[in-house]
Amino acid sequence: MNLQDLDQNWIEQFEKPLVIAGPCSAESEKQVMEIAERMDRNYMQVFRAGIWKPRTKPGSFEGVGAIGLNWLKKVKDEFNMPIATEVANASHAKLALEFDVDYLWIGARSTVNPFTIQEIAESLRDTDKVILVKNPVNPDLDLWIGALERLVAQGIKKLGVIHRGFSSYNQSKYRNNPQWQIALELKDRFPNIPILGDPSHITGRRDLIAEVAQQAFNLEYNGLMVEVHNNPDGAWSDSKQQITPEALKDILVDIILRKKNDNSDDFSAQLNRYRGEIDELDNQLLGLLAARMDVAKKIGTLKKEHNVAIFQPDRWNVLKKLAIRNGERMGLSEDFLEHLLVSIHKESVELQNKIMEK
Ligand SMILES: C=C(O[C@@H]1C=C(C(=O)O)C=C[C@H]1O)C(=O)O
Repeated sequence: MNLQDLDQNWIEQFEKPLVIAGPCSAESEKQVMEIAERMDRNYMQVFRAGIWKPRTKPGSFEGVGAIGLNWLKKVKDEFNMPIATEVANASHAKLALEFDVDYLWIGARSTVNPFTIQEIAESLRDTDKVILVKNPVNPDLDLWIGALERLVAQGIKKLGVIHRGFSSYNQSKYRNNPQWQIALELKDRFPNIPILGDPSHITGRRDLIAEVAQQAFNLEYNGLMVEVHNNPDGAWSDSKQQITPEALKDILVDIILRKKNDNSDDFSAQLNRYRGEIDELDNQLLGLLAARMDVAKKIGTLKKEHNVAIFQPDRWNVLKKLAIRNGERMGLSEDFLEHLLVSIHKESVELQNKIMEK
């Protein structure tokens, strides 16, 4: 069995998008039961709670431990609701299986470590539980895929991924930068693997959860994992990103689901017209890029004849600044312009390098 062949029936049983919700951390039996009771089962099908919490610094609340599994089990029995928790090592995984946890997820801090993943995968060998793998903390798609491959190699067939965003040193409005393109590349390569968005961890703040949840569905995600709490401000961990079960329901009621396509003549005709325009513009763009590279090659030849260095930081910085200013005036984003120019410059330098080698 390999990743491409996984059959993903497990998610198709849900008529609506799968929503896994519950507190960041289980705090007491009473808290767990109250949250589960307040969750509308038409919108939130699976109950989650963290039992073992890997925290950035020691000294903060690190989870109630195995005792919390009894509370999850009680939710499962009393509300007839599937349950989910995070496992971060082989003994967590074994305990979760003993308590008949239905969905086990592997956190971002575990996905980064192939040793940890291998150990967890072996302890889950041949399980028919659903295993969900969060993206690694750093934007490394291969680590994410590698974790899935290790699980498949142990005979685990019900797999999914959770996109919780990536750590970044730069401040942004989000706690974890979504870098949607990484999750989309995974979706593109393995369209059969269900993907859930995790707006709680992407945003880190409750006021942005609705917009990120909608973005996930704009990209045709299969569902969400969202943290809900009976008393968000008083939560023992990640309180800023907790919302009440009722607030999550309001968000889910307003979500617009996007379909794969629309077969109406009207839509197809307009789409085809626009796509024709894009094809034409792409041709022009490529022609211009090729012409620009031809000039760079001439500059390379000239530099070679005069023994001048290829990289010219002064020229490059002025050119980049000017182009970003002009591009922004035309409505293009700074981030996009930066990436585009860096990529053009890289190619230009490489072409001149080849000329120097000759
Ligand atoms: C083309 C040149 O060489 C390099 C490539 C540049 C570019 O492609 O615009 C700019 C500066 C140099 O680092 C040049 O010196 O102008």
